[in-house]
Amino acid sequence: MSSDSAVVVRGLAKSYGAVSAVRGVDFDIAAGETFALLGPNGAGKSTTIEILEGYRHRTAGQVTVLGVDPASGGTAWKARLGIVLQTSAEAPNVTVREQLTHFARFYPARRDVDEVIAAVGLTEKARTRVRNLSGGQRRRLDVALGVIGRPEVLFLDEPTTGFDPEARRQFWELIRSLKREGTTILLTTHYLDEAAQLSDRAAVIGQGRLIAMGAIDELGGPSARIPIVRWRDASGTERSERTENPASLVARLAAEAGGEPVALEVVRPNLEDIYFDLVHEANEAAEVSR
Ligand SMILES: Nc1ncnc2c1ncn2[C@@H]1O[C@H](COP(=O)(O)OP(=O)(O)OP(=O)(O)O)[C@@H](O)[C@H]1O
Repeated sequence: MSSDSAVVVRGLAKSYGAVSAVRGVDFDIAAGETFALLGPNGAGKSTTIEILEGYRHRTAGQVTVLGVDPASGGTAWKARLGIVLQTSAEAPNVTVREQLTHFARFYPARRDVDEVIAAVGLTEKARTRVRNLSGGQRRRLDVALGVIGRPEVLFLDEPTTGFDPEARRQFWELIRSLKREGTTILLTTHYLDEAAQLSDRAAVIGQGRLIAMGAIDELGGPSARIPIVRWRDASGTERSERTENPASLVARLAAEAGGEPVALEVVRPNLEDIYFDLVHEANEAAEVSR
């Protein structure tokens, strides 16, 4: 186990009765790294993250967060973590500022409450009772509560669900500033553009198993990134070819067509395309082995 890893996960497994939610997962997150855990609904992401937070007990495997086993982490360890769970547990009758001021007291290295309120775009709602916030505004408060203690490790479980596009961009800026301060971040999200924007590395998990892991611009390997050229041939049939040298292929097609090929497109697979390929391949492999 590397000593500069903030999070170490080895052979992690979790069953809920007959349901095997996590089936032997291994990964490390280096200090200061942003790591995205991606996967379809029910893949085991929240289960994994909640075990790391100390909210769930594992069935098997070894886990450390900041060198501590979450199953036995005490108050001092918890004060070094920031947690944004999928479900929020705010007090409905207090105001945004009251709630943050209350929670800030638990943390020795707390941030300034008004700065955090501004960073999540809730300044105009600082005196509003939590029950009167919209869904997206509550989610922003969840994020504010997660960062108020200046955590060394921040867990974000689908943090931007319900955010409007501007709030999501604002959240990205907040995360980038936390990264610059050296915060280690574990993020789950179904927004693959968000994962691509924020993460250094990502793991794709499906049916409780790791399908792929790597740097965000290397996930799936080089073959997953080969550009696709699409066009219609002389008979009007849709054609496509994957090639490392799209310019040469386009030049050849143009020469053959005696001009611009019909419906020509050069597509470079993005993270979402690569993710779909990985998940479909894993599903097919699982079907075959059944
Ligand atoms: N408390 C529980 N009791 C029984 N089964 C559970 C429990 N929590 C989760 N599961 C099951 O474990 C599996 C993994 O769930 P988990 O919530 O970890 O998935 P996820 O990847 O976070 O999904 P999502 O993207 O929908 O949040 C699912 O099949 C789910 O039904």
